[in-house]
Amino acid sequence: MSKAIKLVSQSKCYGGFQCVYEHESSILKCTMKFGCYLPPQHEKKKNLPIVYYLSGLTCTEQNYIMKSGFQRYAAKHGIVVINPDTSPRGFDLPGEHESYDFGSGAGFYVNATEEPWKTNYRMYSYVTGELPTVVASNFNVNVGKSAISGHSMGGHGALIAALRNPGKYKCCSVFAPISNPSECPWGVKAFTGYLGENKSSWKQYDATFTAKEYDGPKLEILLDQGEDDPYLNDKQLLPENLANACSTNKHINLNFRMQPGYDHGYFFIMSFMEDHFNFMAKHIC
Ligand SMILES: N[C@@H](CCC(=O)N[C@@H](CSC=O)C(=O)NCC(=O)O)C(=O)O
Repeated sequence: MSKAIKLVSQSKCYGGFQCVYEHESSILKCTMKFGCYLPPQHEKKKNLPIVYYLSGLTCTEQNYIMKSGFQRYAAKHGIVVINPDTSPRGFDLPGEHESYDFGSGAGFYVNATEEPWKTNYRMYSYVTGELPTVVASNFNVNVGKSAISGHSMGGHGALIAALRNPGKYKCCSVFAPISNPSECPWGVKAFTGYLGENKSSWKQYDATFTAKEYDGPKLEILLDQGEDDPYLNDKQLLPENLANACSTNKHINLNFRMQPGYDHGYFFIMSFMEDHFNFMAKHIC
């Protein structure tokens, strides 16, 4: 596996640098971009903590960089923040670009087993395996101090990454995550396409199922959900199912906060970003 990365852009931000890098992914078999915020402490300090952030449907690495305002809090706490793209890029598989909730921009953080997706759509292994190795080889980070965060489809990705890899991420912060994908229209469409009709193979990628089985070190999860989120009313998110599963597992502490008046967008995310960085900093700084 090549660990080489190439700088695509760099802008000074809160005393640090908001960068975008690209690299050749051997897992996805394509060139991938990821955002990398290097806080001011990066110049002098080694072993910085890391936050991974996974975005939602239709996003590239740019949405979080441009809309969330996270850099202010990453600079304050001295955290390196890595945010990958949401799917493999550069292909033209049949139907890949036809809908916003499947194919490009909608990799769903699973390893596909179905044709024609299974060769490239392996975002679970990319996010939890290849990307952390690339990051560890290129930046002054302490991989033992990692947290994972995400929004919507990316909240689902963050939850399954944390729940399936006990101890790898010290905590998990999620905004309006797709919490029980096997039971919602977005998840059923994606899992049928990427994983096939056999629902037993879906469970490993469903936070509500994996939360019941988790028995690693105590996992702290902060979940914010807007009460006026249209996708909550459409039953795409189902956070109450995750909350029920976590309530039966003494190895998980879920802080589930309903936020009156907020919807699903980045104004909601930016409103609680400081809380999420304070929460993650407690576990990794
Ligand atoms: N129908 C919409 C759906 C796109 C959308 O709302 N995407 C969200 C994530 S939803 C779950 O993963 C998002 O983060 N959008 C990017 C943004 O900058 O707001 C559409 O395609 O219009």
